[in-house]
Amino acid sequence: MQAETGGGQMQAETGGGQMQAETVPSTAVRIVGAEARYGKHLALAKVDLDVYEGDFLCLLGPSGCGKTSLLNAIAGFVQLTSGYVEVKGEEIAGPARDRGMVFQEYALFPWLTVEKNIQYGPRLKGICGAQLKEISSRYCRLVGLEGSANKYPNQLSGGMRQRAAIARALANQPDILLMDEPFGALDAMTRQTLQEELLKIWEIERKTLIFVTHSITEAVFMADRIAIMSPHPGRVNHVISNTIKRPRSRTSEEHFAMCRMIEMMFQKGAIGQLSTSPEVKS
Ligand SMILES: Nc1ncnc2c1ncn2[C@@H]1O[C@H](COP(=O)(O)OP(=O)(O)OP(=O)(O)O)[C@@H](O)[C@H]1O
Repeated sequence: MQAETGGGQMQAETGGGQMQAETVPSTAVRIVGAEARYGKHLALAKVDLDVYEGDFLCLLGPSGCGKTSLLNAIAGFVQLTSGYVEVKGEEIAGPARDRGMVFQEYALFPWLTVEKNIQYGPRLKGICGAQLKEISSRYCRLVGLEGSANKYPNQLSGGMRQRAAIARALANQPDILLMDEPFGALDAMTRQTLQEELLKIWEIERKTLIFVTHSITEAVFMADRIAIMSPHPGRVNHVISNTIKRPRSRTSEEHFAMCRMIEMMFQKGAIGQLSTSPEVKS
C-alpha cells in the first residue's frame, strides 16, 4: 500500500539514478477545489481528487462526511458553489449518459419487468427491435438474471433488484459508473456475493468505478484506491493505493493489515466512527 500525494505525475528512480516518468493512467474524472453548500451548511470544502480510467475508487468515510454530495457532484446532480468537475478533460454542466448511477435503494421502475428496465435507457437513445433485445439479454446474463428477465421488481429479492439496477446502469454504456452504497441495504451474505460479482463485472467491462461506502473491509476488498474522507466540513484527507493482488481474500493477512491501518487513521485523526464489518448496515 502506498499513500499518494495527489493527482500529479509519479516518478520512479531507475538503476542509474535517473528519474523516469512512470506510465500514469489517463484521468477520467478530475475534481478541483470542489465546494458544496446546502444553505449555510458547508458539505464539501475544497476537494481535489483525480480518478483514473478504469480505476476502482472507493470514497470511504463516516456518515455526513460528504460522500454522497461528492458522488452527486460528479454525476452532475449537485451544483458546486465553487470549483469544478471535469470528465475526460471537459468541465461537466450537469448529468449526462457518460456517467451512470446506482443507488442504495435500487432505482428501478416498479411497473416495468427486469428486461424492460434494462432496455429503458437504450430505448430512449432510439435503439429498438433485435438490438434492444440483444442488449437486455447481454446485461441480464452479465448480472446472472437470465431466468428473471420477465419478473417485476417486487418479485425479486434485494440482491436481485440491485443486480437489475447495475444491469440497467451498464446498458446505457456509461464510461463511469457511480455507486452510492449500492450494497448497504443487503444482508451480509448477499452483500459479499454481490461484491464478488461486481468485481467480475468490472473486470469484464473495465469501467471507471466510483463507489461510496462507510465499510473499511468493503473498500479494502474492492478498491484500487481509497479516498479517505472526514466530516465538518467534508474533505478528502488521503488517497491510499490498494496494491493487494487480485483475486483478494477477506481473511488474508494483508487484508487485515490494511483494514487495521485505515482504522488507525480514523482513530488517530478522530475522523469519525465507521464500520469495519461488511455486515453493518448504514
Ligand atoms: N439536501 C440537503 N440539504 C441540507 N443538508 C444536506 C443535504 N444533503 C446533505 N446534507 C448535509 O451535508 C452533509 C453531507 O451529506 P452527505 O449525504 O453528502 O454525506 P455522506 O457522507 O454521504 O453521509 P451518509 O454516509 O450518512 O450517507 C451532511 O451534514 C448532511 O446532513
